[in-house]
Amino acid sequence: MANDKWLDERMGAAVEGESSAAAAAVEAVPTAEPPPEVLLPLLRFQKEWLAWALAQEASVSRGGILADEMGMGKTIQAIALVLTSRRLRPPDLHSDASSSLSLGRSKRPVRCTLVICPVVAVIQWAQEIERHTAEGSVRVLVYHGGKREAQKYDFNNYDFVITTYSTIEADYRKHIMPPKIRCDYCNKLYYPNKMKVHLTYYCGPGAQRTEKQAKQESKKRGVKRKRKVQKKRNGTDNEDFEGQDEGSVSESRGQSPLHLVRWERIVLDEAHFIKERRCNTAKAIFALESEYKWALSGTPLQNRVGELYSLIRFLQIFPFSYYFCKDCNCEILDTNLKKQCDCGHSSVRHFCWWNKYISNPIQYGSSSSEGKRSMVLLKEKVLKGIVLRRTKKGRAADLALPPKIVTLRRDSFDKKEMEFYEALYTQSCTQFDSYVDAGTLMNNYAHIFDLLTRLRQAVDHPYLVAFSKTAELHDRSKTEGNEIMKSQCGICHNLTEDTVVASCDHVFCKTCLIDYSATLGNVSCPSCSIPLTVDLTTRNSGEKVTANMKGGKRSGILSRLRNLKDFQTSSKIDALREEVRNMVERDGSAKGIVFSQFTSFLDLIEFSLERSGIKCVQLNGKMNIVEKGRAIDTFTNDPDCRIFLMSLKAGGVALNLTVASHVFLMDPWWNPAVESQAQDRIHRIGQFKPIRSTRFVIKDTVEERILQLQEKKKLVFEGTVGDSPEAMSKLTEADLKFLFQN
Ligand SMILES: Nc1ncnc2c1ncn2[C@@H]1O[C@H](COP(=O)(O)OP(=O)(O)OP(=O)(O)O)[C@@H](O)[C@H]1O
Repeated sequence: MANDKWLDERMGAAVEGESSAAAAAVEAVPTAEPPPEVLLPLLRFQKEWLAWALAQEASVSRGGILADEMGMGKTIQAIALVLTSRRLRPPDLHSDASSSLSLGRSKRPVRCTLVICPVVAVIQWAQEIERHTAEGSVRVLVYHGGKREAQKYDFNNYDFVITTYSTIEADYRKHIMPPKIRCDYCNKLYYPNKMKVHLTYYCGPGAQRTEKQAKQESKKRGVKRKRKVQKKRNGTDNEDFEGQDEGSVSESRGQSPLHLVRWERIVLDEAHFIKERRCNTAKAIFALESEYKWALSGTPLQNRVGELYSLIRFLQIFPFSYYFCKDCNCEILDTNLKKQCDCGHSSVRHFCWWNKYISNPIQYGSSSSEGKRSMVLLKEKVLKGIVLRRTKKGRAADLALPPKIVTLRRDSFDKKEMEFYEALYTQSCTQFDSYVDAGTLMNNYAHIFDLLTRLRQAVDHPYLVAFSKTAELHDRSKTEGNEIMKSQCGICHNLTEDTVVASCDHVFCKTCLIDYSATLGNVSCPSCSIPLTVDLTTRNSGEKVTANMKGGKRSGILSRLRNLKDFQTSSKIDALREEVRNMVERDGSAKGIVFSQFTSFLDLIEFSLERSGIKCVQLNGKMNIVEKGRAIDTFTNDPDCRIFLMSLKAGGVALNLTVASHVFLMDPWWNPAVESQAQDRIHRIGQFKPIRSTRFVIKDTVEERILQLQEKKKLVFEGTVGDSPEAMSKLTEADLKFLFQN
């Protein structure tokens, strides 16, 4: 019975509205004590984690997902696990275990935990270790920056190696993926294995073929491949299959120091960063090896259930992340069947457990009950054994956090704004209808997304549309080449943050692109509609171009306004100013964080607030790790600095900003988890003031529809990772299909 309660707790049953009876049940949950070198006294639920995590590491799962709500101390819990395990498992035991588990792989085992986190969290991880562990008891290496490889570190000399998602991805790209080559005919970049297909069918002399011929060719290739499989089965041909995936070459080409060793443990902080399983960051992380694996995230599911697969795949949980052969007993982990499965049966004879039992029934099931059955399977069978989630409400007694008041502030446009918005809306509707009439709606998702972005910007401030860079850049690019265009994200229309370049040469913020494709599924480029392939190799040039845009932050949109004296605010800015005034009136020392998805809007807000004598500091994705640290420092330590203007993408996760007690969310995002992450930068352990979070929307605009979509996504989260089975029943079949699209 006690065990059942423990399981319930692990799945977050003791969450929303935990009764005193349930609280009593918590007493039965086992706890473990951290070693003396952890100086911070752990709270009860943190000790429960420790007991659970040690048991998980000793089980077949060898890890799991810690999905506690934001701000409950996942970092210190992970640190406590590492240090406890260091005490419990002497080095020789570890090396025995690693050799028995290394499955014949040749990677050198290292007794060290690799922590992978967003750039903004690196300093915080290092500080948490420094502050809360005995001096000199823990050895930490921050593996980041241009000279990292030249240092030739021996990771065995450290307890923690802290690095970032972008470092892992960059190392993987540099060392493991083959370099792209340029097509002589169209001048575009392709991976070598894709180039052959490109030249055969779409470019150069080969492009003369008709579609029919191309199909016949492809059929023949199928026959050839079958013959190869047969030969391989007979042992007469040892060649690899054609068209192998880039990831598959890792074993032979890998020189990335992080990929060359077998870690004792990998901890993914803000693990939802790999929610898009096909992105290079996810691939780079899947290519790492370790004994134990942990994913930390307060929001492991953001848009759709399919995103959980990335975490399951990272954890390598059997059988959920495996492929099975219909004709024999083989089972393989990687999706790259062509290279790795040597059972001889064709790749189409293999099926992925996740797709068969979870993803496909939800997406293509003939009835909603089929989809719901899969949801139950997901919750009860897949997640129950590997996820531990506690909420602030459920653990209120342990945490003793001050209250959090969330308000949705609905304002109206003034007459001028309304006219501007309506004109844009009518124009957008005409375009939308033309897609419907032509029957090309589904092919124009990208353009529709673009139209929606414009509308959302118009709601914030008409300047964002009227003085957007698009028109200006278009003119300038005629004379200056396409370089300038490269600095504007094709999705959010701001200067790019963490630039990525698509094969069609359009550029985007990396996070915009991931969210965009996660929201819409497999998509075409928002700027030109050709199928979207992202070329991360050209990121550096993107960065350079961004840097060349003189004074990107301040001179951005403000530099395009002819006369700053004529600057006009907007209803949203006015509403914010009123809220900031109220904040200061209530508490003379209060500070607030303002989040927006549009950095140009942050510029307008900054100008407007500073004009009223309110000192602000800004953090956005164009800043490097030092600049970000400096901005956080100013906000934390300068009592006059009242407002932190933060790009939702760059500052919405991982930061501890309990010095502030107010959050202002200027524009709703499609995904409610992103907003929760942002709000919880201040509602966390260490906060002593009551928290106020204000979400701004303008009535009768697209923002109200976004709120409706958010409600649906919240239900999906509650029905899976959270604990609200009835949440699922509120969604229609159409909702499910839309939300769960892979
Ligand atoms: N037992 C404790 N006693 C005092 N402070 C604690 C304790 N545990 C954690 N904290 C503090 O709580 C704050 C929030 O912790 P942390 O950043 O690890 O939260 P988190 O769950 O990782 O949040 P997020 O998901 O937003 O990254 C930190 O300042 C940390 O030092």
